[in-house]
Amino acid sequence: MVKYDELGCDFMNDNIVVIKDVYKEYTMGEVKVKAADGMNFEIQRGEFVVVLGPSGSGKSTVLNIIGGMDRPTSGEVWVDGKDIAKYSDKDLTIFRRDNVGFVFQFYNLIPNLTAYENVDLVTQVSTNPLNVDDIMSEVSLSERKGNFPSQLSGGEQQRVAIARAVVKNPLMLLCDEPTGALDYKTGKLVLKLLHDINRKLKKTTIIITHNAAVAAMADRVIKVRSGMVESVSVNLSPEPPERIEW
Ligand SMILES: Nc1ncnc2c1ncn2[C@@H]1O[C@H](COP(=O)(O)OP(=O)(O)OP(=O)(O)O)[C@@H](O)[C@H]1O
Repeated sequence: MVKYDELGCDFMNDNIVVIKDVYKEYTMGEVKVKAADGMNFEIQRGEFVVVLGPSGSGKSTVLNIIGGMDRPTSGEVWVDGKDIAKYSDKDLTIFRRDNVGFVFQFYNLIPNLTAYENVDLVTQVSTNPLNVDDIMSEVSLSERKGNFPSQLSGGEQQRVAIARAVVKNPLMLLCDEPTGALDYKTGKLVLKLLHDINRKLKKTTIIITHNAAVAAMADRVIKVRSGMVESVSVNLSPEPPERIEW
């Protein structure tokens, strides 16, 4: 791994995300929590990025800010050349709809729709969706597309959730602990799927995890601690997901 500082800023020639002096403070009664305490980093277009850090370090906070689900208290949040920190609520809704595919630890599928229908639903509110059958095949669920979520395993449900995030043809995929509820083997398959999609469809992908071993497959690793960026490393020869053990 090469430390970002050692590469110098010239390396950053195609940034899709630039986080500049981002602070996020939550007030709970008398107590103020600094969830982001002056974060700075960049992400290049097409990268597979892993955000690592202990519980409560601000990982979800910064991912939600990049995805337009939350706003910083102060700072700049450049996504694809626009500072979304300045967006109105309405602009942020359109930004999320058109640009961001979210994958969470829990799949949040609609229980009374089939796998296919859960994915297809998104295409009805997307400006430039991909073909649903192609994406169901991409996540190896063509045979199970008529099943309801309760008739699918956890790994299969997460694959539906990934298909739902991808089918809208977003600018980037944001994944918050996507393997958190899965066993080792299934978790690895889901990571491999996300990595394959990143490489094949060239979707910038940002994954939050507690699992430091996952860093080996990333192009860029952002370590977060106490609301601050502890380090950024660029990995010029990432490991294939199937070679990663933990
Ligand atoms: N809506 C909120 N209101 C108040 N405090 C919050 C809120 N969201 C997050 N926090 C606090 O901000 C800090 C950072 O939280 P965040 O969820 O970003 O951490 P995290 O690194 O993603 O943690 P985990 O790995 O446990 O999910 C924590 O102290 C958390 O309690």
